[in-house]
Amino acid sequence: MRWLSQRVISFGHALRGVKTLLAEPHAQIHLSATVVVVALGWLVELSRSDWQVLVLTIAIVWLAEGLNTALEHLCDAAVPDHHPLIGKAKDVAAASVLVTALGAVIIGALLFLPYLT
Ligand SMILES: Nc1ncnc2c1ncn2[C@@H]1O[C@H](COP(=O)(O)OP(=O)(O)OP(=O)(O)O)[C@@H](O)[C@H]1O
Repeated sequence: MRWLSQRVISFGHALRGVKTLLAEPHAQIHLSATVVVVALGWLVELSRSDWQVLVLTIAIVWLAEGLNTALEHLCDAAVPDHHPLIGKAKDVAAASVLVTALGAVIIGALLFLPYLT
């Protein structure tokens, strides 16, 4: 029973993390894009395998954004002052979001074009 209540508490921490993440302007852009592509996928009736690719792609972008946000908070707490290595760490984390987002745009085009042409 104690094990189960601990898991429920941990789940609550994760939900608090979702709330913190969604307060970030970039995450709100990802949320809008997620809603749009899921609605479009439903409209064009994506195949099961295309949904699998779409869901995985969306999850990877959210993973990158979540880790980027976590790293930003960690950096700000660990080194409140300006530091070149903190700058590099934040830039690289931001680059990972950019790369996954660009990849998602390409995958989105490859997935949806056959349904729209
Ligand atoms: N403590 C720091 N030391 C050195 N450079 C920093 C520091 N904090 C931020 N920077 C530089 O400023 C850039 C922007 O940092 P910031 O934390 O504002 O992230 P952001 O992605 O632009 O903003 P946000 O995600 O909060 O909307 C970083 O990528 C980094 O180049």
